[in-house]
Amino acid sequence: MEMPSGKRSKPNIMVTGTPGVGKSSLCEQISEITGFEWIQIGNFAKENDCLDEFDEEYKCPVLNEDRLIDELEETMSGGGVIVDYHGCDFFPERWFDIVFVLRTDNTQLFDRLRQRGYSGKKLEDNIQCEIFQTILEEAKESYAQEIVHELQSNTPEDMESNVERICSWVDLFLQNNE
Ligand SMILES: Nc1ncnc2c1ncn2[C@@H]1O[C@H](COP(=O)(O)OP(=O)(O)OP(=O)(O)O)[C@@H](O)[C@H]1O
Repeated sequence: MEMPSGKRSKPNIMVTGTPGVGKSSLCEQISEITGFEWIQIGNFAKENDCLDEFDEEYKCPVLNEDRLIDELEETMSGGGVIVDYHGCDFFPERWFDIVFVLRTDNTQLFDRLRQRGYSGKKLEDNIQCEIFQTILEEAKESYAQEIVHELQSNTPEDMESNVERICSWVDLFLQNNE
């Protein structure tokens, strides 16, 4: 049976968005402040043998989603987890109490990804993904509208206010579930 959200004493948080919008930078800070476990899905998949064949077009390995979900289930059921990934539609809906979608202006995202060494199709596809707000739509289709929040992530000030906002929400959740 599905566990209704809100039954966990500590919440699980999804932080998603196009590569380069600042998920990891944000999650690292939230994890430090809250003490919650931060799981970068890419790394977790590598460490827990949840990768399948290599995608030649995108030059990256493909996630074995079913295995990943099995591997994560126990951790997620304990609550207090921050999941960081550039996609969100294949996770069980019941895992998350709140979903944050980070957004960055195209020109800024372009510069960040270029700095990271992205070029050609990989760079273009990621910029398009942000222009078409693909991940935001994915989040809205996969989770209840009221738990999906779009956050701007253009400047260090945005980052600071996002950290504050998420940590305040966590405090409130913890108070309400004592
Ligand atoms: N709000 C922000 N203002 C200014 N710079 C930012 C902001 N957020 C992130 N950055 C910078 O953008 C770059 C990408 O950030 P980060 O690695 O956190 O993105 P990401 O979304 O986790 O990417 P990926 O999905 O590929 O892991 C870093 O150099 C980071 O310092």
